[in-house]
Amino acid sequence: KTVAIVGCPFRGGQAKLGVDKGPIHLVEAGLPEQLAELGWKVQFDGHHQFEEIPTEDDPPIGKLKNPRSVSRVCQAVAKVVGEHAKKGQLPLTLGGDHSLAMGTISGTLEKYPDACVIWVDAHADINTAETTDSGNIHGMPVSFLLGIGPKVDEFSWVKPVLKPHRIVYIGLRDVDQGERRILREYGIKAFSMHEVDKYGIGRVVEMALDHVNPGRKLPIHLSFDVDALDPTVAPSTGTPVRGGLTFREGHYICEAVYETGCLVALDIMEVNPSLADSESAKQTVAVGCSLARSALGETLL
Ligand SMILES: N[C@@H](CCCCC(O)O)C(=O)O
Ligand SMILES: [Mn+2]
Ligand SMILES: [Mn+2]
Ligand SMILES: [Mn+2]
Repeated sequence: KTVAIVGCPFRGGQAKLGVDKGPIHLVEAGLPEQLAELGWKVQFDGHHQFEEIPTEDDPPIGKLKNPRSVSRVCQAVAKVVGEHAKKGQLPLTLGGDHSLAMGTISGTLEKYPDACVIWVDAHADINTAETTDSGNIHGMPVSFLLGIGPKVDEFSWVKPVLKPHRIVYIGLRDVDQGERRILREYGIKAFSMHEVDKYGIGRVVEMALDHVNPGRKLPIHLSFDVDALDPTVAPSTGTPVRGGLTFREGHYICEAVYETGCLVALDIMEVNPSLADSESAKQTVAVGCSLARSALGETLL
């Protein structure tokens, strides 16, 4: 089986510098070799070069920041991920900020229209053009994929390919008011850190899978934002929130998803190696690599 590494050095979905350096650090930490060690055929075409749209040519649309840049890059990513998926490869997208998931999940759903999404994150990333406060599009990809909220012409290429019952969240602990309304209104299943504490990660993953993939027959797209982990575990990320998943809880999710045999696409997002001292940056990059390995078959015994 081939895993196709898609390096996406992109930071336009948010304001902090450095998250575009995530992919190069993950690859330089040896991720391709580590996956080959696990028995994967690894295809890595090099990091994608997204030419910048200068900010003066990409003024906000309403509250949305860098809209043209985000749209163009996500459209390119959708094409690349879709191509790899159509070749029967498993696309592993390395971010870069989480707005990229508009592209990766569009790509996956083109090949696997009935795929379900497991979204591991401290945040719901489901703000619409109306509900967003920050205007940072990395807080919005899920709303575009569901086709909810006011239409934004720039993003008309994003088809509403995701259905509310086909996404489930694990790790939420920083959800905006508007997002809470949307989750309720659309009946979207979310296991926050409260449920992780209450039931334990094993039960939570089982319930999450039972919700989106009851017969374990549907392909799974796992979109992992490293800020789902506690900041002591993954410190070097743009929107850290205390009270997150332990190292083991994060890895358990990946191991359990791999065990289903349904994984068809994986995103490792929001690693920003320039946000902390080099030790913490290295630690965060190493966690990104180990999460990917766990989701791709690395076991402890
Ligand atoms: N909900 C906040 C924070 C979003 C964090 C994005 C990350 O999860 O990709 C916002 O909309 O700005
Ligand atoms: Mn490629
Ligand atoms: Mn996210
Ligand atoms: Mn997040």
